[in-house]
Amino acid sequence: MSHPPTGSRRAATGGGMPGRGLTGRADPDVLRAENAAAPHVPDLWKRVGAMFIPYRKHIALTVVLVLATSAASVVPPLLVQRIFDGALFPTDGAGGTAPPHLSLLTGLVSLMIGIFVASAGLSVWQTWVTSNVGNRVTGDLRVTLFDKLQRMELAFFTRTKTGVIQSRLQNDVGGVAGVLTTFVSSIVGNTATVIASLVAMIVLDWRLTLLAVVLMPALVVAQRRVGLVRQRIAAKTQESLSEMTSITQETLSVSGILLSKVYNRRGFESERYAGENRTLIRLQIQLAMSGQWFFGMVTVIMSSVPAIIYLASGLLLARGGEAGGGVITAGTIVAFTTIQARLLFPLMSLMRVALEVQTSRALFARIFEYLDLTPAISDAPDARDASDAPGPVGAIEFRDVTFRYPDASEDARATLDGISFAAKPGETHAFVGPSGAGKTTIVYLAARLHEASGGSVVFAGTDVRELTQDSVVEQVGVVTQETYLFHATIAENLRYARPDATDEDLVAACRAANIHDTIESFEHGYDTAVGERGYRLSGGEKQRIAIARVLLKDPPILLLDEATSALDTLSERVVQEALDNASRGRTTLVVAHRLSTVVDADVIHVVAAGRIVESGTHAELMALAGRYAELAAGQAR
Ligand SMILES: Nc1ncnc2c1ncn2[C@@H]1O[C@H](COP(=O)(O)OP(=O)(O)OP(=O)(O)O)[C@@H](O)[C@H]1O
Repeated sequence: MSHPPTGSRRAATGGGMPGRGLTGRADPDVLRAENAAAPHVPDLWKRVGAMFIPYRKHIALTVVLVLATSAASVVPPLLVQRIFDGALFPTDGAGGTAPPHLSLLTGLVSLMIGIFVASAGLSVWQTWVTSNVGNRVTGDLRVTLFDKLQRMELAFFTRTKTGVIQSRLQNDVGGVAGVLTTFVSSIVGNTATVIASLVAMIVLDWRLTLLAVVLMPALVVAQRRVGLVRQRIAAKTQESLSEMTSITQETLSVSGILLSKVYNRRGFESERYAGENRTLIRLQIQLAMSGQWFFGMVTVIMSSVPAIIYLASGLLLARGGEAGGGVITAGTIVAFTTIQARLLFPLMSLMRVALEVQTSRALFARIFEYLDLTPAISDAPDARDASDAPGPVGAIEFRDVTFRYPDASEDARATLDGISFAAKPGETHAFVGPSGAGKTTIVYLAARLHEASGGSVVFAGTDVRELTQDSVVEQVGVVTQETYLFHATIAENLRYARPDATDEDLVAACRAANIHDTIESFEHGYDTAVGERGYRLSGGEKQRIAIARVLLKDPPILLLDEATSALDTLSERVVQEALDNASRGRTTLVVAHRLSTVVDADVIHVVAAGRIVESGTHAELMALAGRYAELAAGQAR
């Protein structure tokens, strides 16, 4: 799957999950995605390997421990041969059987038990090291992905379902955790045991060894095929898990449950969930079953080998026992079949690990696909700090700015077209006009939350593309249309703007935003938990807390998007006063529907269909008797 610069098509379509849209109709894009295999990521295993580089010392220790444990595991069967042939049933030199050699027997048995104890100790140590490495690598991956997602531009989040993003972090990273934790030790350990066992078998009798391994190449080929099938099922399973997370996240959030309740759609939502759940169950059963026949076949073959060995040994003994090889003794046969039986477990484990690794390719591919997304907005290599820009702090200018949302259709008109204005430090510029005209978009462009498609946004005399994003945002305070509060206390929400703010700072900001008395009237005051997304508070209270939060940040530039829309007339006046005070000495860009709130603005811009059609003071625009006067007349009625 190819990915466009700002994210995959799947991300753009909200995950492209198998399933149905909200209407219950099958989405063709979704169905196409259901049949798609995991995205192709070049050098995937090299990149997975690179994640282990910081832990190379631990890996080296793991390898040593695993090799020691594996080597120790093949010694006991070799001792068995010595016990049988040298201690239990020694020959007397004349071809007869001598009495058991008790001192040798005691020595060998003690050695055997000692090896078991040492192996157990080594194995505990090795588990500790590997689980440390595996979990840390998984943790690093999770944090890197989280950090990457935070760097993505706003538009990425508006076009991708939150649940889909969450699912990559939780289900996909969680899904590879097992492989990352066990694969070094499993591969090294089992490979070492297999090799050691094979060497021991060859030492015992090469002819029997040949017989025992003759079917191995066929098994390896079969295993690869099973792996590919599992990879495809795993990719679909992750897609389905992702859809499940999306449904949960959408439906069981405060807004989602409210919507579902007021439209009486509980049954529909449950069916949507149950439908996806059926898909998931089907895929999980398919995944669990894929390879079972293969492993069944391997078990039959490997379990039959001892019987075949007895048969072959019998045939060789019947032919004189020495043809082309050494003497086959009872001890040799017992030791050989013991080692061969011990070969079964590591060999099966190795095949299972190989299969898991192959399956996990689909998950790694999904993770790397997100890690490889390129944020549409990022710092230029030589980007400067906004505070070092040559122009005055707080100056904002739009020079012939055009903008089109990335997912807007090609033939649609540009969202913004030829926007130009210059706000000097301390000035208030208001944007008014019909809904959907592009006012909010202008304000977001000023903070570089979107990137201009044409023209330039100039910040302190410098094109924002030449400044670091962090330093631009540092100088800007934004109050958005919809207030977002974390599920935390009021004080914690306020301190998000300035973690080191004192209690007095909080009170001062809240007084200025006309919310202090309301907060004080709550039983727990500033320690009141606001509930999920602030649902514990009324719309007006939330908005005033958002204003207090931005006042606490105290930035030179304020961007207000209908900041007073949820307030009653009295509060609006008091908050307006607070905002007027707050915007004194700061550049303020304000989006307003009610013209009464912006009559005092230095410049009012009337925006219509993505263009500024009139600009001037209230008096000038009224005198013009154009669009503004029309809007004013409409609101006066
Ligand atoms: N993320 C987005 N992707 C695509 N189109 C968008 C996106 N956000 C907004 N738009 C579109 O861009 C246009 C301008 O939106 P904007 O929110 O700037 O309008 P507005 O003037 O602030 O409207 P309102 O007064 O109703 O808030 C609208 O037609 C809207 O549908």
